[in-house]
Amino acid sequence: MSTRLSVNINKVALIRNAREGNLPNLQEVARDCERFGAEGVTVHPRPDQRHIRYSDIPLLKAVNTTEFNIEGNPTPEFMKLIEDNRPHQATLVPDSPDVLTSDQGWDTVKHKSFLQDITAQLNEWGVRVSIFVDPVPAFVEGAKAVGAQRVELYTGDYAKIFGSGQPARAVAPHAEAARVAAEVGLGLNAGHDLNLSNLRFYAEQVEGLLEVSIGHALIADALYYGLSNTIQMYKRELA
Ligand SMILES: CC(=O)[C@@H](O)[C@H](O)COP(=O)(O)O
Ligand SMILES: NCC(=O)COP(=O)(O)O
Repeated sequence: MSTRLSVNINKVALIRNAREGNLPNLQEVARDCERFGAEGVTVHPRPDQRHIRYSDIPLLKAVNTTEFNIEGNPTPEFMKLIEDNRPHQATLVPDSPDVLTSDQGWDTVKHKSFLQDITAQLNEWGVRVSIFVDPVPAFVEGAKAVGAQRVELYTGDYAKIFGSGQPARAVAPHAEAARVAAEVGLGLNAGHDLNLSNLRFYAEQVEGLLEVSIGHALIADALYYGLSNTIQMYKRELA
């Protein structure tokens, strides 16, 4: 089973927002990411709409031919966005509005009742639910308990520890969390700060990885290698 690459286009939207107008055209970039081999498009509309705007979502949905994954904290505004646009997957992330970037996953034990209600509503709308968690077995089990179909393991700490030259220590908790996910029957996604240096090792060591969503490093790499070439480079790391 190969791991799907979902390209997160937040940073393309950040460049677009730096000026009036529509350059780069987000719809075109999303369509081209798929044409270049992406097996999904991911966006994370934040409340301040610093990059992805709520108005982008229906336009991106209209051109999506692979999988559309919308990430975010399940606020009423987020839930309305999901109800109106019905992406394939909603990834629930516990970010506060002012956070620079996502930096932790859910405590699915402490927030069981809330996540249970949100998950049930999303499933009722036909949307697969993935819950963003740190690689902690209890939080993986908690995601199953709230009725989610998948977990997305937060790989920020993995990237930091890998980058400090300790790959085995970096990946160990993720390999264990993946085993727990398989045991309880949860699908497994992963993301945050994955890049061309740390991706292959992660995918080789973490069993049953269905999807990685990658944005920041991939878009930065595309400045040097071009978007088409870069997407192919990332897919080769997953082959
Ligand atoms: C949830 C996660 O780790 C990322 O998907 C997040 O979308 C990154 O958000 P920024 O692009 O705003 O840093
Ligand atoms: N869920 C992770 C994601 O979509 C992209 O994270 P990053 O590669 O921008 O750090």
